Amino acid sequence: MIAIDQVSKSFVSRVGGSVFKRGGKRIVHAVQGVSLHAPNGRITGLLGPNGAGKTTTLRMLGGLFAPDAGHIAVDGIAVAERPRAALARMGLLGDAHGLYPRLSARENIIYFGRLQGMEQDAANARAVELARLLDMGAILDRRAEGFSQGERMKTALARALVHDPANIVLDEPTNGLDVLATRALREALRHLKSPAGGGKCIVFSTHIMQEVELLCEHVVVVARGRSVAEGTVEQLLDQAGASGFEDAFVKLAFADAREQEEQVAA
Ligand SMILES: Nc1ncnc2c1ncn2[C@@H]1O[C@H](COP(=O)(O)OP(=O)(O)OP(=O)(O)O)[C@@H](O)[C@H]1O
Repeated sequence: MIAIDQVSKSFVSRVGGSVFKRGGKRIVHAVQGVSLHAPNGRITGLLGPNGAGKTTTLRMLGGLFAPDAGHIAVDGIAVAERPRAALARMGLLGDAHGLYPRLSARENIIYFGRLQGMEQDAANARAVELARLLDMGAILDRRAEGFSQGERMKTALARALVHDPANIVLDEPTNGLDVLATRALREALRHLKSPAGGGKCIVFSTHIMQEVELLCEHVVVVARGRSVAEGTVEQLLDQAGASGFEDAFVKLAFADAREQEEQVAA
């Protein structure tokens, strides 16, 4: 179970300047009040346009940096206070897959398992089990060097799942995947959240509405660093008064921007 409560994060970003002259500084409010509650046995979508703050939120969830405000807990463990314990309960698939190119897929998976404190045999058995689930038998003993995008994603996902975490967090996992690889990933995630797959808590971030419609039972819409709406796809359609999800998403995610434009025009 993952609980993100009213987190915010700003960055200091350099603007302007040149080789000879230092530029100024600007504060970027990347996240300014995102909340998300993801129970076990459910796929929860974090849906937002480019730059909405999804990756920043998930990086805080993964303990990469602390939020300026707000609170994040994984199975009741506060990430800020006990990051290692919280991380041990999570499998994170970030935007950079960072595999070791000289290691085979199996070795990449086992290495990660060892880092999580697993015995060699247990990690190997798990690598074999995950290779079956993710249909990666043909690449298990190939070096990661030269892997296609889909092969890299599968290996990185298997690596994230090696210690059988109760919580799975995926940041835009279908980026660069073809239709078959995307379908295979969807199937694997549906299995993992089912009782037979362990009833995992899955958080899935994307800017693609169709993915959310096909996969997520609950969706949190983020825009300009804030959670602006949440519910099932049907509830979001109702809330936006729209008949299609694309219209609903545009209405919900860009409502403030439209109001501001209307105020400026008036
Ligand atoms: N380290 C940083 N320094 C300065 N600004 C940052 C930093 N990280 C993120 N931002 C800014 O914060 C905002 C949110 O970025 P973030 O990557 O979280 O969005 P996102 O929803 O994941 O977008 P996308 O779908 O395009 O990946 C953006 O405006 C981004 O430029």
